[in-house]
Amino acid sequence: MTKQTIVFTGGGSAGHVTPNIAIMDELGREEWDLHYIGSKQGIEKDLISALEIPYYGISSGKLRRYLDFQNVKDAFKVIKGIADARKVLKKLQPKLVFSKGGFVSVPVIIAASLLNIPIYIHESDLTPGLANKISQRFATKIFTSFEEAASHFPAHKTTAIGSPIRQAIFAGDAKRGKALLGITNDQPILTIMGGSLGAQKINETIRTALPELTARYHIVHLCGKGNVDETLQHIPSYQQFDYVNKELPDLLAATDTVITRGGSNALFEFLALHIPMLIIPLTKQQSRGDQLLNAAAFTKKGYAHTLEEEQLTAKSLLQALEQLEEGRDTMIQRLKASNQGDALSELVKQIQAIS
Ligand SMILES: CC(=O)N[C@H]1[C@@H](OP(=O)(O)OP(=O)(O)OC[C@H]2O[C@@H](n3ccc(=O)[nH]c3=O)[C@H](O)[C@@H]2O)O[C@H](CO)[C@@H](O)[C@@H]1O
Repeated sequence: MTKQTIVFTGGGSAGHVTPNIAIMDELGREEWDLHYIGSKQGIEKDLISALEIPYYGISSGKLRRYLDFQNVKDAFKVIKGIADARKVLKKLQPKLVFSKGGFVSVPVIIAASLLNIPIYIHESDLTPGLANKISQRFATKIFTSFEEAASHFPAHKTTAIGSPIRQAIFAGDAKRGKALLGITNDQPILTIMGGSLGAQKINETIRTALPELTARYHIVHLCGKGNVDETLQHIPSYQQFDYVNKELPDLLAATDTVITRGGSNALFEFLALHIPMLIIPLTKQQSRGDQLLNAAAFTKKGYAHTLEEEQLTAKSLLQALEQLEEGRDTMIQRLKASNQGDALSELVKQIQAIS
């Protein structure tokens, strides 16, 4: 059987890469020639190169909504990126380009469109990011994680399919997770995931509240690259990791409660695993407001509580956690009652249908 070629793109943060990895894993390397186009130095480069999937770094500029000198410089980078991507795509002749968004995806989509290559895009957030807003007109099909997001795209080519979650997330084992952490007691585990890029204010607040937190929980703090504080390594019931990869499923299986940013992929993973969550979304100034909307949607459905970063102090954090634990059983019932379907298999079917 001849293999089909597919090119994935997306980057800038893990949220624009991990769903691609989930899909690539499902498609398999026996039937598909998998390739990835990303930026020259984004997180996608490390994540994809570790999988030994051919990676092509292209020139990419940040997309801005306002005009300034940097904007002109970035426009040139995007134009160069289109030329870079065109060269790669012309050589590979893929059946499909699949994009998870992020600014690096735009030149790839434009190049694919110029070469008449079918394009699928997937939007993880409640409202589209700038990259997918630009890309949607070139897309053959558009998929969204949130049902509410579909209305932002042309109805005839859009499906609210859900969030493609990597299979490995469901294969976690609580015993293995506890063994990994060296825990032998029954203390509940609170995992803090500050988004793939970390979260300085959350990290600081957690560390300030450590005496109270460790009295109640065993703390697993995923604090982002470069944010491990060696001076705190000796504190009992407190463990820090910058970023975990293959250990994540076991750690989550052992986790009782999470504190998280409002990145969509993490939220849907916790939903699928039925873990009660306290969301501290990025503010409008830090992001484009997408995390506030993701958090509000999850909170409205009873899957989470939200604590806004402007209100975040050690005291408000402890209060918010207490409230969350009081309503824990109801929240778990809501999480369990939510039937998200199997977006990963559905997406894979849609891709296979093109071959
Ligand atoms: C700063 C920024 O622009 N954030 C955006 C980015 O999220 P960002 O990449 O920060 O976060 P997401 O929650 O969407 O994705 C993080 C992914 O990384 C994984 N993970 C995380 C930590 C770790 O130690 N190990 C690990 O594997 C998570 O399981 C998840 O699959 O894309 C999301 C989806 O478009 C958006 O909602 C966010 O607003």
